[in-house]
Amino acid sequence: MIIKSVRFARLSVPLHTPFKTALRTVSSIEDLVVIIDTQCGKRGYGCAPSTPVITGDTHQSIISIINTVLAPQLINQDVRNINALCDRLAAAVVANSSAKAALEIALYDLWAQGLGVPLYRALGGNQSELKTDVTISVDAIDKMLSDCDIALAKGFDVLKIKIGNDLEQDIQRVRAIARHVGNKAALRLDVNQGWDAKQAVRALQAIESEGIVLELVEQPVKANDVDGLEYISARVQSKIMADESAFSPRQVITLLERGAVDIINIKLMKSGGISRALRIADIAATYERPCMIGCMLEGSIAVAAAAHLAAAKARQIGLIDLDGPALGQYDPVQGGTRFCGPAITLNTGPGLGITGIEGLIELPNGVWQ
Ligand SMILES: C[C@H](N)C(=O)N[C@H](CCC(=O)O)C(=O)O
Ligand SMILES: [Mg+2]
Repeated sequence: MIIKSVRFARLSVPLHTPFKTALRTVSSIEDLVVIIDTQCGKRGYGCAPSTPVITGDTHQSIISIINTVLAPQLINQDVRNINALCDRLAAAVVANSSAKAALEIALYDLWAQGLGVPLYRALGGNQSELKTDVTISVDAIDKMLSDCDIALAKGFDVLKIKIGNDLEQDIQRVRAIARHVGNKAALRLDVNQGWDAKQAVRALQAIESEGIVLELVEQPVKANDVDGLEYISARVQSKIMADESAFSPRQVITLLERGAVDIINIKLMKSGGISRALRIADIAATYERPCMIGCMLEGSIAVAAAAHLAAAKARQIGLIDLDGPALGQYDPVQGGTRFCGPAITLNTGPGLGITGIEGLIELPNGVWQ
């Protein structure tokens, strides 16, 4: 299966409600779709969102690095050499994790198509159903409570609460939501780097002293503040999870070696795709630490690939935050993994199982517009 070309398209899906974190606010899913065609007529799909405040990558930077550096590593190469191709991408340029992820997703889609099985099967998995949490954006308390009600009505029983833009208000938000939701849902907090270490300890000790049980607390401090994560973990009962601090296998080793966090959030857009995500899951397993599979605000092509990975590594990746498609008003992708409320049902067709995508806008000039 020889690679003939790499092309781009854009895909937009409006959200039910704006997605707000301590880092950014967006009102639609904006994916750059990467399409790899082979000489034998097979087509692989990948995609990546623009998340400059997290990865440093924009749609245009992803297109540029693929066109100038990464695609030439793949043209005329055989997809069956998937491991070597992923190593070529990793070695060709540092950083640029979203571009590598988009290409790897399309490569793994093609590789599994070549084997004639869904991607999770090709990766050695045996589980076709997953259940995701859903994100509650940081907002005024009343709005967050009504968003919780909507999520519960859709069947979600794990809520990922975004906070991190004001310490005292954050404590009030968590208190109000915990009271409102009661035992109808488990609560995860995602601070998106919004606190410093002392603030985090103060907030979490206050929350814990009220008997509020949190399933986990994600990225309380700045991405590079490993000392801060270690300081917090030593002083609170809640399990601390690294998100923005954990891009590479090397960073994950440092975090776990130092006991700075309990859990690692794996995202394809941080690891640079499936090959390094697999490596991170194995590293965490070596340290006997669990992983979450997460996503950026991205659509169902990349989220499906993450779901296949999680299904293949179900023993290591037990926590699922793959709600991107659920936050969108509709799913334009046909034939692939199905997202229905908290339920994720992996495709039975080969690879990612994609048979069509509604509303794709081709970008023939390599310009994001
Ligand atoms: C969408 C997912 N549940 C989520 O919350 N991801 C964020 C980052 C998303 C973004 O800003 O695109 C996270 O875990 O920090
Ligand atoms: Mg996060």
